[in-house]
Amino acid sequence: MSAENTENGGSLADRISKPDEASQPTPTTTTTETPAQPADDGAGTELQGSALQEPEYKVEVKLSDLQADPNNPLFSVKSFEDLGLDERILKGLSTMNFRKPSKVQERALPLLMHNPPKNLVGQSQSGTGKTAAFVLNILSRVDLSTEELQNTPQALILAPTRELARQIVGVVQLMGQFLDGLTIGTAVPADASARPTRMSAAIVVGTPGTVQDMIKRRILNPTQLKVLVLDEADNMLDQQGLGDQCIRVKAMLPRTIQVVLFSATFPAHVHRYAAKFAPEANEITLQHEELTVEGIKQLYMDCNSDEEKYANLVQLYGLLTVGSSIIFVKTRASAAEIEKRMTAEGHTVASLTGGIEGSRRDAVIDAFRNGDAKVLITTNVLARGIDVSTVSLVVNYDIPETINPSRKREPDFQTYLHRIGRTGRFGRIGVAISFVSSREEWDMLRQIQQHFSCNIERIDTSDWDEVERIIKKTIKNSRAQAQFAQQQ
Ligand SMILES: Nc1ncnc2c1ncn2[C@@H]1O[C@H](COP(=O)(O)OP(=O)(O)OP(=O)(O)O)[C@@H](O)[C@H]1O
Repeated sequence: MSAENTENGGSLADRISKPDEASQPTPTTTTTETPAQPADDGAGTELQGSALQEPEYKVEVKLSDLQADPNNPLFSVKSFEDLGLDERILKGLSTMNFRKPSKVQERALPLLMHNPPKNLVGQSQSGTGKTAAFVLNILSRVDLSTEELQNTPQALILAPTRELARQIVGVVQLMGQFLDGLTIGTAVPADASARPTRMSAAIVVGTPGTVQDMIKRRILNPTQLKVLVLDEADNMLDQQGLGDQCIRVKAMLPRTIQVVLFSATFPAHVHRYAAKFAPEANEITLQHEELTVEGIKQLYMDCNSDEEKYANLVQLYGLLTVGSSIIFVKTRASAAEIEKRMTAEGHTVASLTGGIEGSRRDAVIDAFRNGDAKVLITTNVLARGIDVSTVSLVVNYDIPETINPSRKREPDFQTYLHRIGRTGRFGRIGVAISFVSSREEWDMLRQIQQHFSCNIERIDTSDWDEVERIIKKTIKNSRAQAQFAQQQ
């Protein structure tokens, strides 16, 4: 397989998870003068919110800021009101059905909102509400008191893909929907025909290359920026292309900017680097054994060949459509091939990979969010951050792997965790099934299991009725769904 079409995560040299960059930036600016609809952007749908219960997990906080005194009542907040947030932001949260802060929000928000601002490196499991943490900090720091300020970039959020950047824009829109004059700009690669325009928004969310390009062309003024957030920070800093772009962007920003790094994973070597990128940061960290999400049932299936992988996927189709599901494959080519083959056999599936033009990608992810497409075949491009609450099943058609410095294949632990984290979001239950078709893949899965001290159970494919029973039971007996049902 050529490196040309792989989209694995991790260090750049051996893979091409193309950062989402093209030559022309597309800044789009939206205002939220009128309340936004809780739409298809992954945030604030009726089903979510505090109706769901968070799994139990510990959050360790390391403070470099002596002022952030653990005895201070704001060190950890039990309610959004305790933070002294603007009434209009509280109203936004309540419209989104966010009744109380999640564990990471409880810890991170006081540190983030503390004055004078301090940097933060924040880690917590996938689907535990990191986005709201950094968005709330930004909303409470932007000054929208004059028209000029409303049109001047004051906060910048960088994300590795256009899908994630657009999703974050949706969260900002919803959370800030009652803030008069709030303007939000999206800086992601444009389709070839689009003309670059000036970014005049208070909050800018974009991918690093496009933002870098816009600052260089002087169509994004960085001088008034107060907050810089890197979402999926380990991934952004660890990949040569993205990492370089992030560094170049940061070098063009005011020196006093508050730097906020968030991710579910921070492998040791990136953590060291992150500490340099966000000097003297407060830290919220987790051990890797603590990173798996309790609500995700992890299974694997033995497949004797690639053809059997495909046959198993087709067998699973009925289950894939119980909720929504994401099938992760290694290459763009295999995503396209599986889509073509399944479609020809009468199944409804969609695919989204880095090779597709931006507007088409937007249409596919939007269709997936609103349920028009229920089965999405993709590469690692969607492994991180994507928050679609209906995803009940994730399939690792190929085990995520990386090439180590001695050019050997090895499991990509971080990507495994991020991929399976597309389900089981915020206390929901989900199923992750990994297909194993070789001794090497089996060995990699075993290492993943050891690394996270988790249990990945074998599922016997000789009896499909039984397979169906087990998976349906897990999906349907979800604690979250049961709780939701109780509240109806
Ligand atoms: N305090 C809260 N109350 C209710 N729902 C919440 C709260 N915080 C976050 N959520 C919801 O939980 C879901 C997951 O949040 P989010 O996408 O921010 O997770 P994350 O930690 O960034 O995950 P990932 O590591 O996968 O990027 C979202 O649908 C969000 O709307």
